[in-house]
Amino acid sequence: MITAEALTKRYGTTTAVDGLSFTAGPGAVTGFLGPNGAGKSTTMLLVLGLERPTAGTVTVDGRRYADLPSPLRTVGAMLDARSVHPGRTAFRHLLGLARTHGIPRSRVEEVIGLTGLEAVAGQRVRTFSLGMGQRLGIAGALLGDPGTLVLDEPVNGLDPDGVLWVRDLVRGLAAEGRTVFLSSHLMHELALCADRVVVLGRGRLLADASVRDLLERSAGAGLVRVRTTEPDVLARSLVRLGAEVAPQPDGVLHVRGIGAEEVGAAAGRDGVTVLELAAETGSLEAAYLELTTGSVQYRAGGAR
Ligand SMILES: Nc1ncnc2c1ncn2[C@@H]1O[C@H](COP(=O)(O)OP(=O)(O)OP(=O)(O)O)[C@@H](O)[C@H]1O
Repeated sequence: MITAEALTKRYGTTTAVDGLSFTAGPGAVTGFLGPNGAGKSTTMLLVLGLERPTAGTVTVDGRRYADLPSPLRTVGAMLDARSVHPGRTAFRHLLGLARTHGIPRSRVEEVIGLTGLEAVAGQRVRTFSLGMGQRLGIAGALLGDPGTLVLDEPVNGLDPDGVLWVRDLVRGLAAEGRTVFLSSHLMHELALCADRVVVLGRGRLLADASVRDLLERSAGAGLVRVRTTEPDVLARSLVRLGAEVAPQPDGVLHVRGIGAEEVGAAAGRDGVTVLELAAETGSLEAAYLELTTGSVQYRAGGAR
């Protein structure tokens, strides 16, 4: 479990992380989301004791990283998959890590199996594709069989198979009761594997919510679209029922304030033929964009 309290990190005049408080709990995948430069990587470095907070605290299972008796067995991390020595084989790399942490060789073989690297374990890392490098990074994170995993952009640059693999893996790790804390700058990536999302913008917490709550909050949520033979008749009935109705140029009515079933029932009472009826669920992408508008540091067209 990761707990950040009023966590702050400044680099000169840049505040990379600004009074951030959140919890990533066991048995769940917590997505850590934010535009480029939002402070995600810095937060992860702080969790892992690789940077010191300017103010506030962050702990794993209640202890600061520096105070963990056996860090690799408590929290495994993949920050930069390319940080492995290119001249080493995958097996040697993992074995070296294991030896310095008192982890047996049998566990190295186990994580190689878990990450599907058997066929390439004897190859030098410089020959690895991006996807194989990511698998190796995750193998390193799993080495100490830790209760908490911190993965920085683990699906970045992966092909669809690789993305699916990471998704299944993190869901499986959470199902085993582990805390999985995983960053991304793409909402749709997280939508499929995260239970909760912590959204960051310019170092500050923008949202800490379940994926479902975010969906309900999004712009499209609660909108019912209906197309009928007689939009004017139905619109009048719906307004009488307390709905907000916005006729569209193509004859479709956008209805808010009542559900699709009530809209259908009203059309039935009016004897109006329904040609199309759909309740929009909203999209995470829309919710995310709403949250991060104003906190995007860089956009196409230059820095803001
Ligand atoms: N060592 C450093 N020295 C100075 N500024 C830094 C340093 N590390 C990060 N920053 C700045 O802190 C801010 C947050 O950066 P960070 O890398 O944590 O963001 P991020 O959300 O991980 O972004 P990305 O998705 O691009 O990796 C940025 O403005 C960045 O330029």
